[in-house]
Amino acid sequence: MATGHPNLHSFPNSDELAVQLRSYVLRCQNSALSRHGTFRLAVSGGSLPTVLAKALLATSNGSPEDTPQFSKWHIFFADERAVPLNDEDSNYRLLNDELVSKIPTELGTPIIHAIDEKHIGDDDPQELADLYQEDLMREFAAKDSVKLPAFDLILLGCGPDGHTCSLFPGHALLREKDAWVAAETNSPKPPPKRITLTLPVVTHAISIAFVATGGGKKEILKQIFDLEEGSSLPSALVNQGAGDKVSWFTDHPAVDGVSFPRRGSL
Ligand SMILES: O=C1O[C@H](COP(=O)(O)O)[C@@H](O)[C@H](O)[C@H]1O
Repeated sequence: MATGHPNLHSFPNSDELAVQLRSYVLRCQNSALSRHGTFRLAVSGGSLPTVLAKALLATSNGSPEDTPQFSKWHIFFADERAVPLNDEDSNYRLLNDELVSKIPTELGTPIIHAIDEKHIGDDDPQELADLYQEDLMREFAAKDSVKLPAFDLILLGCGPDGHTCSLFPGHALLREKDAWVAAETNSPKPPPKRITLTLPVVTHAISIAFVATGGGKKEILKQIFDLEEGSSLPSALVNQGAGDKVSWFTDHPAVDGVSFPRRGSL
């Protein structure tokens, strides 16, 4: 059962957002490393990797707290498209182009958990989802020994229709209770075949952050934070399921006119 309300952080521009996103991610990293020696996170595609790269590739102030220890990171994908890893629609490729390929050698190399390319051509992406779930099980223990994997951090985007991961409004996948990773065969946003973490996995994470910027997100954010109007939207379901574990990093244009239950301090 979720406690509290999501936290909102709103900044004048993406540069200032990136500074605070960096501190937040590194606080999650440092806390995870002190708990279990690795930092296990899931990242989204879309607009997220660009701002994440701006945050993490910035110059450190030299303190251990402000230093990404990438060699201890395991990066999974909150969702992925069933396309080759070098396809321009691939979230793996996007993250690699924006961030991973630009990490200075001295900061180490993260382990990236990509989908199995052998199954991208399958008519049904179910096998792709099952194999990705097995990868999670290797990292987080078998599904019959833990009910859900506990990511240290999940970084999410929010589409203009309120989707997050590849969980789209009104879709039956939103009711999935058992699987950790699910297949989507008919996404309303191309490409149609995808895999996605399920809602129980997302809300079970220790920390969850949305990054949403630009005036194009304003109308959907109004709905998401209006407890009646948008309460069944996927991003709103994350808010409801995870409460104060959720932080929203936005810029001012994205939240113009949005009333949030709680404005957080960093
Ligand atoms: O299709 C997708 O879209 C969402 C939202 O993207 P954004 O560009 O509006 O930030 C993204 O979070 C997801 O990973 C991606 O597959």
